[in-house]
Amino acid sequence: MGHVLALNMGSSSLKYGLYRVEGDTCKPLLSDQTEAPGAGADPIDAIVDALTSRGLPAPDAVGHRLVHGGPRIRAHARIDDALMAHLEDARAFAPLHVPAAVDMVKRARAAFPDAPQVACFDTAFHATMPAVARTLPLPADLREGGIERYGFHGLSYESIVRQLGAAIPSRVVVAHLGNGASLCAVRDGKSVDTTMGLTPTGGIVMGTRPGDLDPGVLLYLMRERGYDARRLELLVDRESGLKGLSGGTSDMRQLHASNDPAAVLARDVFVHVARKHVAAMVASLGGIDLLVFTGGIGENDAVTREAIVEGLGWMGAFEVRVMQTEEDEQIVRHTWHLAS
Ligand SMILES: Nc1ncnc2c1ncn2[C@@H]1O[C@H](COP(=O)(O)OP(=O)(O)O)[C@@H](O)[C@H]1O
Ligand SMILES: CC(=O)OP(=O)(O)O
Ligand SMILES: [Mg+2]
Repeated sequence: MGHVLALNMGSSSLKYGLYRVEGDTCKPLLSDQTEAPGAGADPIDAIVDALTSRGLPAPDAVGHRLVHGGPRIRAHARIDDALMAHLEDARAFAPLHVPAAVDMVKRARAAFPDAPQVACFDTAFHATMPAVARTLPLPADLREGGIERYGFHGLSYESIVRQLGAAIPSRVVVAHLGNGASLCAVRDGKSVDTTMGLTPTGGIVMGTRPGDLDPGVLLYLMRERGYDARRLELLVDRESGLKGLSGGTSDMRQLHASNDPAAVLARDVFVHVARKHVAAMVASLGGIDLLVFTGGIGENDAVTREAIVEGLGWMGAFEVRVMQTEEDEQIVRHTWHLAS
């Protein structure tokens, strides 16, 4: 038996929880979230205060969600100085997520020096993708440099596969629809295709990210509008998607509450693109037995779910389920396994 602290740094929020692990069960003793902290803030202090004020024990191990491990790290692992160096290299692959998470690892190592720390990678679940799904159509020297489809939300997909257990059907499409959103084609419990690519900016429409764009759009902006890398990054990580379309919020609840034409267009484009990519995942699987919705929108927004499914009747009969993502429990299980 032991206590594990899970730290899940998303694009817009820091989720954290202290869990008691005993055998295969992990029970939350504290589970909370804050807005993603700005530069210089120390969320670890607040977490330590939250633990001590509730009389909860210090963690025996700390697990971190790392969105990207770069080309060389594709499996969950104990954190040591060598792994920290690889994580520094991975920053550029997911600038919206990795720098903040690496800072978190450093602060947690300082705050809990005796607790082993484990990095859990969103890319790990997708290590099983075949070459045709992984390969981006670029010249060999670039592909050899690690430019390929990695895929993300792997901890969420792992948690769905774990919950489905031995009864998991052969052909499952999982739609993780949160602030970040992606789809995964799961055959016999393993990832065989996914919508995100080299970075979590690609794929379907998200809260503030556009998903797949014609690469010519970026060239056009560079050539004709003088955009440089920093300006493009701001555009594709923070100003696009639902936020860019609506001209205001990225929050799906607020979009439903509005009948402003821009908000309606944002919802409609989200549904259209998600539905189109479900069909792409079905093509990669050669059919579908089960469609799972998860993530903040997937779990709570019946209107969006029904709109996506409504246009898929031509695919024939398949089951649709809503399941809770258990990213944090997944971090805890890996951390306890690798630390003990
Ligand atoms: N009841 C609801 N109806 C519609 N959308 C919802 C509802 N609850 C949450 N959401 C949406 O879920 C999204 C956040 O998803 P979540 O998975 O919590 O985000 P994150 O990727 O930051 O973890 C937001 O767009 C939010 O508006
Ligand atoms: C990978 C990703 O997009 O993560 P999040 O949904 O937490 O932003
Ligand atoms: Mg998320």
